[in-house]
Amino acid sequence: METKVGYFASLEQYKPREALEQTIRAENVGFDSVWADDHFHPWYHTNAQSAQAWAWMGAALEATKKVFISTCITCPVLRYNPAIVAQTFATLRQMYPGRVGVAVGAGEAMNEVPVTGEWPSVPERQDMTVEAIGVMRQLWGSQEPVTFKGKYFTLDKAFLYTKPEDEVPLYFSGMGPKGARLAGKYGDHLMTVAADPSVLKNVTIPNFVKGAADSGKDPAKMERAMLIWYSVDPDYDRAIEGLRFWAGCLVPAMFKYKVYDSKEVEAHANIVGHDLIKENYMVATDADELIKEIERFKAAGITHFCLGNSSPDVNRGIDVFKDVIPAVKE
Ligand SMILES: C[C@H](OP(=O)(O)OC[C@@H](O)[C@@H](O)[C@@H](O)CN1c2cc(O)ccc2Cc2c1[nH]c(=O)[nH]c2=O)C(=O)N[C@@H](CCC(=O)N[C@@H](CCC(=O)O)C(=O)O)C(=O)O
Ligand SMILES: CCCCCC(=O)CC
Repeated sequence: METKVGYFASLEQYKPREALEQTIRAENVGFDSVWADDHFHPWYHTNAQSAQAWAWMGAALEATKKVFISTCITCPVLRYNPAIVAQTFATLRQMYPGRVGVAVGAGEAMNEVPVTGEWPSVPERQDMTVEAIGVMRQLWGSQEPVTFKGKYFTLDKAFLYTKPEDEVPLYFSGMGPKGARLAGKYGDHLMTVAADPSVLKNVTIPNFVKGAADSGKDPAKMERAMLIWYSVDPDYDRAIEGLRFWAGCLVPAMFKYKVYDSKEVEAHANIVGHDLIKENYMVATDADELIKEIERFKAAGITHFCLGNSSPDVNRGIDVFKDVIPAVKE
């Protein structure tokens, strides 16, 4: 499968118009795809943003010509109703054929708790996500009104009047082994977050492949997409510090406990050391170093990269891909 190189235009880190300018630049540089985080509260507090992803996607699709654009990722089970997620992405894909995707996953406390007060366990949210996908697919696929009474969601003669020519490609996020298996079983493609390449190769991807086999799909035709942040700068230490905004994602407590106040996330992020940032994200002084980093994950089986630009000079972090993209697609 050909390697695809995507740009993660962060709506938590940049103002929506800045993310739009980055998107236009990324398309001109040759990125295959653009991905937007779908958040209510951000992973950092100081100078953070948190624009609504679907509103932004409409503007981004209109401002670009051909690049594929998806969320990364939308949680369709608590603050959003899955029928409305289905309607939104069907609308966008009808307007921009072939260019729209949606990635789904079991959610994060910082997006769901502030506006619903609810935070079920991981297994329950995974179960809800599977049912939500069923709701979305029924609405996308049905030529008749749909009535459905599930454990979590209900449809009563619900019909989507605005549909695309073809179904919206659905990336399913699996970070743990069970999540990856569900991604194979219920998603069109895997979405995951950067981990040790040996974990991706020996745990995440094999579980994804098993899940695809469970539902009779050919895993060779399914992408393995991964979000990873990078920072490029001639000054290596400055490049590392550029990634501070995302250091909270490296603190396991953020996933285990119900943390939803961005100031609290930031307090954890600020005590993460440079070693941990270097080990988990891509830090580079030039294109060659970035190419080497990407190759490590290609060797582990990743086929689609969603690259979050946290470089001190954002435009440098995009333009360097004029050299990186042709090299990693070879
Ligand atoms: C927590 C793991 O669950 P998993 O289903 O694998 O992954 C969850 C993620 O997909 C979501 O949190 C997702 O919403 C995060 N996310 C995101 C994900 C991604 O791949 C790329 C980009 C993004 C950006 C983004 C996200 N979310 C948003 O809302 N918005 C965004 O923009 C996991 O580890 N699962 C394990 C099982 C863990 C488990 O069950 N643990 C037990 C407790 C165990 C203990 O106490 O030690 C429990 O909680 O009961 C698995 O194997 O699946
Ligand atoms: C390990 C981090 C996963 C969550 C990423 C996220 O929500 C930021 C876009």
